[in-house]
Amino acid sequence: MSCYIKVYGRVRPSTSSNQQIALTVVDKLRVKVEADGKCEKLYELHRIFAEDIAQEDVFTTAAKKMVEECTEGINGTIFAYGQTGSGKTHTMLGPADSWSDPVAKGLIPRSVEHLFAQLELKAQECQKFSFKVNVEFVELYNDDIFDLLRSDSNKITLRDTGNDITLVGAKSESVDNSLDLMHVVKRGWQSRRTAATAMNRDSSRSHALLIIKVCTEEVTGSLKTNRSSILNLVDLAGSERQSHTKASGERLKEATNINSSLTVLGRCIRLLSKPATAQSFIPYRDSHLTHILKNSLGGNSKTAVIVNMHPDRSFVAESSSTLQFAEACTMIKNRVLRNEVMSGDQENSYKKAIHELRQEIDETRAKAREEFARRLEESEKNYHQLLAESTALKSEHTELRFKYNVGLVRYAMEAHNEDLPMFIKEYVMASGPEKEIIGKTIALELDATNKRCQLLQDQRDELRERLQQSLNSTIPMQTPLGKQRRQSSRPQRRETVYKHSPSRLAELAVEDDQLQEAELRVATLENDIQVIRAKLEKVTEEKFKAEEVHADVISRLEKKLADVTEQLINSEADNDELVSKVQGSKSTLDQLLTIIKENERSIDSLKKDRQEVESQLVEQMNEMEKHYGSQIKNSAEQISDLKSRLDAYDQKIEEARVLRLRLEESQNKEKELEKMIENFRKQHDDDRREYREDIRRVKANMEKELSDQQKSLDLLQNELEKSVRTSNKQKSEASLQFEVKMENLKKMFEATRVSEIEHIEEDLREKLGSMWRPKENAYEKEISALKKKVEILEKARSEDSAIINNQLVSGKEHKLKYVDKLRQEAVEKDAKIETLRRQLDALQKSGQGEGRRVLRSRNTEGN
Ligand SMILES: Nc1ncnc2c1ncn2[C@@H]1O[C@H](COP(=O)(O)OP(=O)(O)OP(=O)(O)O)[C@@H](O)[C@H]1O
Repeated sequence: MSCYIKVYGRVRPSTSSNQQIALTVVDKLRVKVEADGKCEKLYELHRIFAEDIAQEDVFTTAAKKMVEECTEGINGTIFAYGQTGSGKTHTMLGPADSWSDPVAKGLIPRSVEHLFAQLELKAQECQKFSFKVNVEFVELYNDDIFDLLRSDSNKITLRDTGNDITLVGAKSESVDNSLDLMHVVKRGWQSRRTAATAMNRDSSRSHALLIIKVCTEEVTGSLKTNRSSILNLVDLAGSERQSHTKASGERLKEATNINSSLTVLGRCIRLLSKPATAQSFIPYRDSHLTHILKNSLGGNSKTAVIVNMHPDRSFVAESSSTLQFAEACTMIKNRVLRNEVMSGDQENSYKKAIHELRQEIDETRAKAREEFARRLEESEKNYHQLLAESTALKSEHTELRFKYNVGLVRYAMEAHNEDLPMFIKEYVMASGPEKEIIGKTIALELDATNKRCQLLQDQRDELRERLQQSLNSTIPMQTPLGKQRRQSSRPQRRETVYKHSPSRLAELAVEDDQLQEAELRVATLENDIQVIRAKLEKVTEEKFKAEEVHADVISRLEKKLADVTEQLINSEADNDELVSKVQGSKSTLDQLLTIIKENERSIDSLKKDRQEVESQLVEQMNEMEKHYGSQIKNSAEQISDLKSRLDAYDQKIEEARVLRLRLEESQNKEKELEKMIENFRKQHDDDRREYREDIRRVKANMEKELSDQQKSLDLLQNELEKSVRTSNKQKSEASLQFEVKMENLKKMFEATRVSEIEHIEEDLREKLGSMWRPKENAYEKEISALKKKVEILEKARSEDSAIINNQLVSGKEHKLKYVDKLRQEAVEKDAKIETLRRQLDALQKSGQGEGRRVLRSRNTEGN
């Protein structure tokens, strides 16, 4: 698994006023640097911790997961980078003496506590889980490595095995709990080199590296899983330029070294941040710092970098370079592997793992397929639904439009206004201000129609009035009363004309003609009026009807217009809705399309992944088959070989055990024998003492006897010659006897020696033949032989004593001489016994080799 280095920025609280601040936290991801009040630059990291962030939050974001993964066999590294006084130590450890403060303590105490909490939790969850934690603590000072856990200032060397980098000579302390580990850290931290600089009162002059090694063992059924990981927690020395520290002398040398190691670190990071193809050689070995951190930078480790910054304007250059360093770090990819070894029924465990992996792949594939099918189905469903909705809306819209058009046509037909439908049509089609204008035109048109109606009504009324007037003027002639009056007035007038004058009569005749003419005209008029009235009535009726129709049409049209307007509004709304729906559906469709595309892409990538995984799996399987097949074969052979060797070892062990038992037994017996010999020696000494006492007593007795005999010497003087003769005879007999005895003794001694040698030879042969044989038999035999010899010698000595006594009894001077001689012989015999005893002691001590040597010497003696 490859993963990018996580880079977090932390801005410490300012030490100056607001105007002096050049670094502003924009949001959780971005920080802004103002170089000279105008030029601004934004930097984006994985997370920016503002000055008021709690230590707990820093730990949770940057370290918690990594610590947890450490218990799973994944290496982790966290290091704090930044200029002096920017808060690296504050971040890693917390303020001085705050390690047990739940709020102020830094990342190291929190990580240590969390690590053990996790391990103990695992131990509780899994019965067969055990762990081992070891800690090393070193500092890199002037590019030398020193052990912070050892009082002597021995330098440490690095061993690079390619995969691992080990510190040769570093003290590794085993710890059982977080408290112990923190004690170790505390002890080491006190030895770290710090000094006051122009920028920090308590400035770290070295890079401190705390290495926590975690090994776990988990047994599940027949499968044993061993995991190991390393957690590196690094507090780097300040990254500022030398000029800023105002250092000189030793401080300057330190700063130069710090700078050179950090320069190499920067160089490595710059190279690592380039694309893999552009990466040439990474100069890890140019400094101890990068060499130790090799795995953390592009290697097998999850890494987090916390860059610490000072927000003040005076440090803006340092902050900018720190952020550039941070940006480069974000580009680095590490290749993380789980450090895990599975054992037990290895072949089965691999088969099981492969089976599980296959199952996992199948499951993932099935899930992906299901998910894709589900999403596809869903999107298809949505698409069809939207399509149906859109079609329904379209048809509704068409229907409405159709109805509206029908209404417009009807209205146009009924209103005899050819322009109106056009307007309405336009009105319907138009939008915005145009629609308003057309609406106004329609209103004016309607107004004009109303006015025309009004005009028609007015005309009708005028006509009615005129008719009424004309009626009024014609009614007297037409009414029966008028007729009567006219008829009655006619004769009267005629009578009057007849009575009056002929001119009058002529006038009357003219008048009468005129009247007839007028009557004719009236009749015509009446006729006309009748026609007109009928026409009028018809027209009125028609007008009423037309009015009614018109009103009806108008009301209907108004209603329709209202309906249409409403419908229009509705359709507009619907249209809008439809448009929005269409847009929505479009966007949904777009979304769906993008989802589908994404799905397709993810399926493609899944397919690729699957293919990759499958090919990897196949490769792995092939490799495993190749590697493990031969390995398994080899290991099977090795196992059988080992088994046979183990059996042989078992046998040997059994033999050795038996031998050891025998040895123990023989040692016990030896001890017993030694005791016995000691006792024997004591006894012998006692015996010797007794013997000497006896001799002394005998001597005293003899002396007493001698004195007694001296007394009786005179008495015996006569007998002396006789006795001298006798004694001479006895002497010769005694010496003969002594010689015989000595010969016997010698023979016996020789026989004893031969048998002893034989015994020893036999014993040694036995020992040589069977590699081991209880010594006690030989010793017992030796001792019994020696005992016998001692008995013989003692017997001989007692015999000698008896002879001496006899000789003493038999002759004074001669006896005395003889006694002296015998005494001398006895002393010689004692000496011989002593020599033999010494030899015996030497034999006991020297064992087999000595035995051989004694055997040889005796053989040569014998020869
Ligand atoms: N986030 C913070 N909140 C409060 N105080 C801080 C913070 N960061 C740093 N400080 C304070 O600033 C001072 C310097 O911090 P610290 O010693 O951690 O710096 P440093 O980067 O380790 O310096 P050096 O490289 O010289 O060791 C300390 O007194 C520390 O308490």
